[in-house]
Formats: sequence, C-alpha cells, structure tokens
Amino acid sequence: MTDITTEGASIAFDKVGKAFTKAGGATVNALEGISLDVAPGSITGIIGRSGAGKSTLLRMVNGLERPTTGNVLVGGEDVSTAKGGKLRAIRRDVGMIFQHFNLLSSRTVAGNIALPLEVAGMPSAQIKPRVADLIDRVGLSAQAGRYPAELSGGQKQRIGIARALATGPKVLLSDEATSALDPETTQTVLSLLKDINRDLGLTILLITHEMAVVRDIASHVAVIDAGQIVEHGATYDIFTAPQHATTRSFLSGVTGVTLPAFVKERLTQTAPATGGEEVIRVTFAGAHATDPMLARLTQDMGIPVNILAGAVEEIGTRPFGNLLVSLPVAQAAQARAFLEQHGLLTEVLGYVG
Ligand SMILES: Nc1ncnc2c1ncn2[C@@H]1O[C@H](COP(=O)(O)OP(=O)(O)OP(=O)(O)O)[C@@H](O)[C@H]1O
Repeated sequence: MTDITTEGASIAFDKVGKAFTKAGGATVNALEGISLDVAPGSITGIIGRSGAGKSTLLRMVNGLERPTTGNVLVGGEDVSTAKGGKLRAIRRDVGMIFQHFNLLSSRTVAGNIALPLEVAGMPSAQIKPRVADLIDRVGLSAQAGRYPAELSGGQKQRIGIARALATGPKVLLSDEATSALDPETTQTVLSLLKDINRDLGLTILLITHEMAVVRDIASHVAVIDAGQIVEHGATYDIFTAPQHATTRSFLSGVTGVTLPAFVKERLTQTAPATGGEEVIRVTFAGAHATDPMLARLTQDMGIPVNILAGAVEEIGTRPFGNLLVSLPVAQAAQARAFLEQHGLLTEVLGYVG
C-alpha cells in the first residue's frame, strides 16, 4: 500500500461576517462576528437550525464563499483574500463531503475517486495505485468497478470520503454528510471518519443539525444561532453544562431526555400556590455519573423523587447522565442544594400542579 498520510491544519475564523444582497436589494446578515479557532487534528461540529448560517461558514473554509468582513485562515493562510494559484493550493488542502454525495453517475467508484487526481494532473500510472489504496481504506474494494446507482447511500458516502481524501488534504469539511442516511449507516460512516481522523491526523469540520452526531464524533462544538456563535467549547462540557437556550433545545432532542407529553402539557413557569411538584433536569458528569444520588435524596433526606425520563450516555469514554425528575415544591430547593453540593448540575424546567 502506498502511504496516504497527512496532518491536520488549523482553521481560524477571525471576526467573520457575511451579508448577502437578495433580489430587490434587501440585505441578509447571514453571519456576524464569528470568531472560532479549530485546532489541528480535532473534529469540530458546528450545529445550528436551518438558516443559521452553517453552510455559509463551512463554504468559507475552501473559498466557495468570501466573508464580507473578517478573515478565514487555514493553516495560517488567508483563504478570504487568496486568488489564483494560492487559492488553488489552499483548496487542495481542503476536501469536502456532501449530504447528497455529489458523485458522477457516469463514472465507476474508481473513476469518481480518480477525478480530483486527474484534475490535479497526476500521471495515470500513479493514479491507479493511489485510487486502489483509497478504495481499500473506505472498504469498497469489491465495488471498485460498479456505478453509484448500484450502491447504497452508505457506500456512496464512502466514495465521497475517498474522493475527498484523494489529494491528501489537511482539512475535511463535512456538509451534513450523514443526514440522508439511516441511523445504522450513519454510525458506520461516523466511525470511518473517526478512523480517518485518528490515522491521518487531518482536521475535520462538520456541520449538522443533530446533536447525536456531535456527541458521537466531535471533540469540540460550536452552536450557531441566527448567524452568531452562541456557545462553543469541548463537547463534553457543552453536553454536561449547556449555557444557552438554543444549546439546551438541541440537547433536549437527544434520545432519552425529553419530558413525557403528559408532563410537558401541564408544565407551568410559576409554582402553584400550594403543593405541586418542581420539574428539574439533573446532569451527572465525570466521576459523579454513576453515583446513586437520587436514592440518597430519598433515603437520607426523605424527599420522594419521581423519575420522568433519563439516559446515561458517553462522550468518548466519559459517561454522563441526564435525568428529568419531579419532587415536591416545598422540598425542591433543599434537594437541589444537596445535589449541587455533590457535584451534580440542576436546572429548573417548570412546575406541575
Ligand atoms: N447566495 C445567497 N443569497 C442570499 N441569501 C443567502 C445566500 N446563501 C445563504 N443565504 C441566506 O443566509 C442565511 C444562512 O444560510 P445558510 O445556508 O448558511 O444556513 P444553514 O444553517 O446552512 O441552513 P440549512 O441547514 O438549511 O442548510 C439564510 O438566511 C439564507 O437564506
């Protein structure tokens, strides 16, 4: 096997803004004041709702979009002002994969992967072994001569990944690469991306609207809302102690931590005049993830706790748990203080009468 090695480049967004002028002359501020440093060799997720500005941000990294204000640097080189040969050189360092794969239907698996090498002017004697290596890396050796229409979505995305790696990039951009795939195939594609990141050391920047994708692959995450980064940091920290309402709302979509409908419908933001239950989210992180704190709340302090929903999950190999519970309003402050003293995080979600 020839050596397909690379190393990751840093990506830096420095006070980036982007305004689009729509037909009719109105201006849309798609991005405002974006500053973000992506470490070489990291996998960073950018999560946001539809229209938040994710694609615009991603497309700036390979110069498909230029910022209106600020700069974007890849490995210290300014993409935002690069032109001609310099821009082409930066683009060779940045591969990209897409939600709908963007493959040529008239070319075989091998032909699709060879394309960027042909465009780069590599002699065909060198292209052949290089393509064979790439096909092997993504596990498609048996399908090399087949056409995209004959392959599954997961296999098509593997071709997309091999094609993106062909020129030995230092950065891989992923534009919702698993959004069109079923959950099982999503997992196989995410683990391929993790292997590639580990083996080749290249930096991966991905955009997604699914927190589960961030949890399963990203070491770092930035949450983007209406063109601004509202929160960013290590994935574990963001999952265990989210600060912004948008982040919390994305997290509530991750399996196991949504309120059951019968509670959600009755939830109020003010406590009932008498009685009632306070509904809280309890987050267990790190060393406390497996402590039996709720049992102690009942046994030691005599506070009855209703478990409404919950899950223990892992980020990397670090466990964290999220539980939604209700307990009597009269004892809730005492219970929260007890849990906080023992290193758990609590958040009041509302009240039920
Ligand atoms: N070429 C363009 N001309 C005008 N407006 C644009 C253009 N490209 C993007 N926009 C606007 O910029 C904003 C951000 O769009 P962008 O595609 O980056 O969001 P997104 O988070 O990637 O959304 P989605 O997840 O739906 O793809 C939107 O309001 C969009 O309508």
